[in-house]
Amino acid sequence: MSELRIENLWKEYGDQIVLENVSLTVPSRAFVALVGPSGCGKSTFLRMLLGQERPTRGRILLDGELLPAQPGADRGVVFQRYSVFPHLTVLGNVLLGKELSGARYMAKLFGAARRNAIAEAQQLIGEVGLAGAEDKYPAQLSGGMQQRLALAQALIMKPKVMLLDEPFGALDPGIRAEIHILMKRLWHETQMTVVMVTHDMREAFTLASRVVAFERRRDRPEEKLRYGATITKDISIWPPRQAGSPSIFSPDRDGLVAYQGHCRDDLASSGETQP
Ligand SMILES: Nc1ncnc2c1ncn2[C@@H]1O[C@H](COP(=O)(O)OP(=O)(O)OP(=O)(O)O)[C@@H](O)[C@H]1O
Repeated sequence: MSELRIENLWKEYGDQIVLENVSLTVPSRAFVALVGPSGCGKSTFLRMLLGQERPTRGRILLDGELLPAQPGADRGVVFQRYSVFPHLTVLGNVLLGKELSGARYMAKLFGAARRNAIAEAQQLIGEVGLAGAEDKYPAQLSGGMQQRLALAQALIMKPKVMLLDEPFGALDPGIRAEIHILMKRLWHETQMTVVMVTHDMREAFTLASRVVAFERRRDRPEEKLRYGATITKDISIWPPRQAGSPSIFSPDRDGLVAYQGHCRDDLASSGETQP
């Protein structure tokens, strides 16, 4: 289970009210896309879910418990850029979370623990399509490969909730479509709850089970700082999508991934047809 409950959340920076009375329940295995005009507070909201920022008022519960004040392994995050460490290899980046959590003081695992962590990291690297690139550094990878690496880096900690801040925004359309297929497959396989900020409506409706729009209800320039954004639209995609559940959409509408609740692009690449 990994339900997020946001209750009457406010965020102010000095005199500026950024978010105003936001309430939202994100059920387990949902994929929520947050959309809205630039500067309305989407990233601020995501940073509060991560634990990087504290709400001015209101509270956030994860599975009924108040969210810890610090980011933790239960919440993974991928940003548009700079999610991975440039001085670590692909393998080093994916191993890092395990090393930090398994050997808190030296940040290095030894013996069987290290071998197991490496095997797990290598499997994940394969799953995101980076097999063979284990020893490369991020600067030697394309933008799409770096974002695949960032996903693997976050996933190794098996987060309950994955937070994505425009993770694919800097990618070319072709690469973006490929990584959408990967993202959908990972969502179905891991069955995590996802909250993603995006500017791309098409991306929101392709990936999400629900699209939530933030906006200021009153937007007179002279009052801009006095009113925060809140949820103005909340659209559930129909037929409902849920991680791990097959979609009744035809594969060409909802992507091959959702066909049986897991990846079918192996069929696509082999030239076979769907049964
Ligand atoms: N640490 C901070 N201190 C002061 N103001 C901040 C801080 N972080 C964000 N803000 C302000 O909060 C508002 C919302 O910013 P935020 O980045 O959350 O918006 P956004 O909707 O994600 O924008 P975009 O879509 O352009 O990324 C902005 O006016 C910004 O200047």
